[in-house]
Amino acid sequence: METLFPPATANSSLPTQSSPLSILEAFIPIHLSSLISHSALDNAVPHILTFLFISTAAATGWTYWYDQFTRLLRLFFMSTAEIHSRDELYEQMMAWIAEQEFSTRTRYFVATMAFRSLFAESVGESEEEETQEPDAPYWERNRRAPLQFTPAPGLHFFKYKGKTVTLERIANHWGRGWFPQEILKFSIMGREPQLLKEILKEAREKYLMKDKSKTVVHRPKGPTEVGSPPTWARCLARPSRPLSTVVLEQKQKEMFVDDIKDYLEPDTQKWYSERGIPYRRGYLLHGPPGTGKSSLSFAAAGLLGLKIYVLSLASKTLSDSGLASLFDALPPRCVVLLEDIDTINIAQSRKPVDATAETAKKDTSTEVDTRVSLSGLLNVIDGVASSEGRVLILTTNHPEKLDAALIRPGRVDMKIEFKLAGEEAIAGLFVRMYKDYNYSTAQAEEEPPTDTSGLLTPPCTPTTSARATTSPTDPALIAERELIRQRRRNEAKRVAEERAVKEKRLLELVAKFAQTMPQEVFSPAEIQGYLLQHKNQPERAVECAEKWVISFRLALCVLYFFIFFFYL
Ligand SMILES: Nc1ncnc2c1ncn2[C@@H]1O[C@H](COP(=O)(O)OP(=O)(O)OP(=O)(O)O)[C@@H](O)[C@H]1O
Repeated sequence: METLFPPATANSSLPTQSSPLSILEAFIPIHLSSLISHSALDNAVPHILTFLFISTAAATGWTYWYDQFTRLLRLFFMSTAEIHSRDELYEQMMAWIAEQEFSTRTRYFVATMAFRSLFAESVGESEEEETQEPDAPYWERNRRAPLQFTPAPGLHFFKYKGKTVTLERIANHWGRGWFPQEILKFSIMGREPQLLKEILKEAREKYLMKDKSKTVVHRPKGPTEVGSPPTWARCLARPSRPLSTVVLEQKQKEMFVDDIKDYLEPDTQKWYSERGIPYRRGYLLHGPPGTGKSSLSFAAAGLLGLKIYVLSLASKTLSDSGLASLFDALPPRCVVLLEDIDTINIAQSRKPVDATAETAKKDTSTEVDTRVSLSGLLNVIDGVASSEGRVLILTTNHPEKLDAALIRPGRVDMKIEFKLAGEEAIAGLFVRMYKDYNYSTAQAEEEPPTDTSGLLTPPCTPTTSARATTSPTDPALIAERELIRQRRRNEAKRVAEERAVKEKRLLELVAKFAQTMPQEVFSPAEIQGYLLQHKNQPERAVECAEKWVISFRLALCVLYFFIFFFYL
């Protein structure tokens, strides 16, 4: 019987090792010889190989010449602005692009959570949360978080002030750095780049206007690629906290803010350099937890219009090199808030070995295995990246644990102690919480009553209404106006009286509350927590204060009791 595909040994015309078919088979993982007749294949293979070779060469040549052509076109006939994703401007440009009409029209786009929330370290800290109702459940807030659309990587065209602009979005671009990044290229025809600068300026201004009267907070973001250094991520922009809401001795607050203001004055840097003093300023805020150290830092940053970069040295993922790269990436003028600098390794690393061991024994419960060393921290405080108007604020709950080198003058220029709430602080917290209580009454005075009759329209206002053209000597009109004026006077008087009564009542309640609360036992954060339980009920807050103090003390006794038995 004749076999359709005879064995290899039976036919001398089968492809040998070097035949075109065997070469083709090396590229195509199918045993072609078993499928196609040998003579036909032998004839076709050289053509197929030639075709593959030519098409590959053509594709490579096209890419090369296209690149050369566009490069030359850009060089001689176009103006181009390039923005790299590691630059702060990239974020601003992307926000601007997302708002443009062409972004909504494009059919191939990248969908993300609203652009600023992309940079949030966690959903819980996203900017959108700030603008949403705080009481809404988590899933509801997530559901309402806006999406944003930007054109996908590739070439896009749009019109700006009547001119065609090309936007090229290049993803995963390997430049000179170690890690790929995204690049945006804006190009226009012509050798005058003014229009591109206008686009950049507009995007920047729009973006920054959103931050007006807000404090922009940055926190470190873990490396996006393995081995890459951590970077700063914009977490949120919250309305600036008025300094008056931080309960602290007025003198201390003023001293702190005035010192920073003076440091940031344009002439100060020159003054420092003329005297050979490193231009930097450090502050140490110390005291028990929840006494307002971070709050004061945020309020000062908001008041001075500076961005704040918050970093906890207790982070286990932070190393000396990570800390150095974070400091390298800081903008020239900003506030850097370093929290928890009493972390064991940092605080004790310069102390004698046995003393360290002794302390470590005592503090085993609170020990944190941080990878930032004291020398690493001192390097960044003193290093090149530390200059240029940066305000360094260190906070700690245990100033006694700090190495003297860390807080010597030159590194720490001012120390502010925060204490548990005394009488004044307790009263201040109460007033802050309830000063606007029944605000609607006070508002009535500021807003004049609605002019339903139209009689309050200023006489000079051009109007065609019959009333306005009526002669002011009309006795009926005069009487009516007088009546309205009288009503307004009465209303203002009533509101003022009501306000006086309210203020008196508030003062009574404040005095009662301050008497009930023990002095310097609770932190402002604890008192605030209690008052929040009675958000709109000042009377109730005063009534229940005593019970709360007793239950708090009872809970504390129980805790000590258990600790005592545990150690026995
Ligand atoms: N002095 C204060 N004046 C007004 N509010 C305060 C004060 N202290 C604490 N609070 C309130 O308590 C909360 C915690 O305050 P904050 O984070 O500033 O304390 P902290 O001293 O930095 O705490 P920690 O040492 O634990 O970091 C905030 O909501 C803040 O409003």
